[in-house]
Amino acid sequence: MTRKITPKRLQEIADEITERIAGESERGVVADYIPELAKVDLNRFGIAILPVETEECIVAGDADVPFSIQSISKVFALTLALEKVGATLWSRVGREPSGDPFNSIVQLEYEKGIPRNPFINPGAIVLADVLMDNQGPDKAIEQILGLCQRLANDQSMRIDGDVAASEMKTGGRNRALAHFMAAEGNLRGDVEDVLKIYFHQCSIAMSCRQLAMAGRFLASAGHLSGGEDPTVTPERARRINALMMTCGQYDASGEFAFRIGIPAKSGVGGGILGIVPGIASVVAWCPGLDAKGNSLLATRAFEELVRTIGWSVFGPI
Ligand SMILES: NC(=O)CC[C@H](N)C(=O)O
Repeated sequence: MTRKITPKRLQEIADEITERIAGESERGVVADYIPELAKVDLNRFGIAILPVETEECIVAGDADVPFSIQSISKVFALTLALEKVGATLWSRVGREPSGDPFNSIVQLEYEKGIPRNPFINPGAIVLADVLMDNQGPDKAIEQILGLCQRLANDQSMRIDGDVAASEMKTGGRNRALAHFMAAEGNLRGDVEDVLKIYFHQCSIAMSCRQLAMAGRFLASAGHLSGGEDPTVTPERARRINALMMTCGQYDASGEFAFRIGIPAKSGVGGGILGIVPGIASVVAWCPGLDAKGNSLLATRAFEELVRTIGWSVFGPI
């Protein structure tokens, strides 16, 4: 896949997609199990495309409006956890798709408190526990936010305190997952402290433009622009991409690979970060979700984009 395309053409495509999405009447449903997320306007849509070789981000629609990145934060938490403990991480969390919803409890009992992968909720709760070790929750939260700020080269991004409070209050399922893993010996820190990290990382607010920038290291074999030190090795970037491809959309990961064919990570805030290895990072955001908790129209936007340009890791379209 070596399809290069001019910024002008990319802009036209982004504008066309934005216009088409605006005309869609079926827009999915907001994640109302987190009450603060239910307040977001279903008509929002933004897209940002950031080619690896330029500083120029192609944007359309609400690409500069911050939204709750939710589970997309698991990509950054995984990057930090791997940096901290390396391959030993894999004794506490697996690398297989779960085929179950992101907050499912049932599989965790069969598999003795070892989550299938780092992108379902229990997997990310283990990552939070790893990050908390030796430093406590507040430092770990700072570290995750700090990585996002550094990658996006933007110190202005913040955690949305109202979303975090909303998650703390209504996070019964996540509490159940965390306590079960603690009972199985796969959570070492205090459960409420671990969940504090998890809820706060999910509540980081970023715009499509900021998130495309923050995710670009995965499209460029771990390298940052401007000659800074690489964030991760090329091998690690490839492996994070592999996990995004196989597990990034939970029990719709197979369908996403089938329809779109690039590594991607979704969040219940309606965002999707997609990686076109060697070519670009792309973010689309539209708050309404489908039945599996992935943005209905951001997925559609990705489908149109890759179909128009031929960006699939599985071969030309
Ligand atoms: N898929 C998601 O984005 C889920 C994240 C959300 N904070 C939760 O724990 O339920």
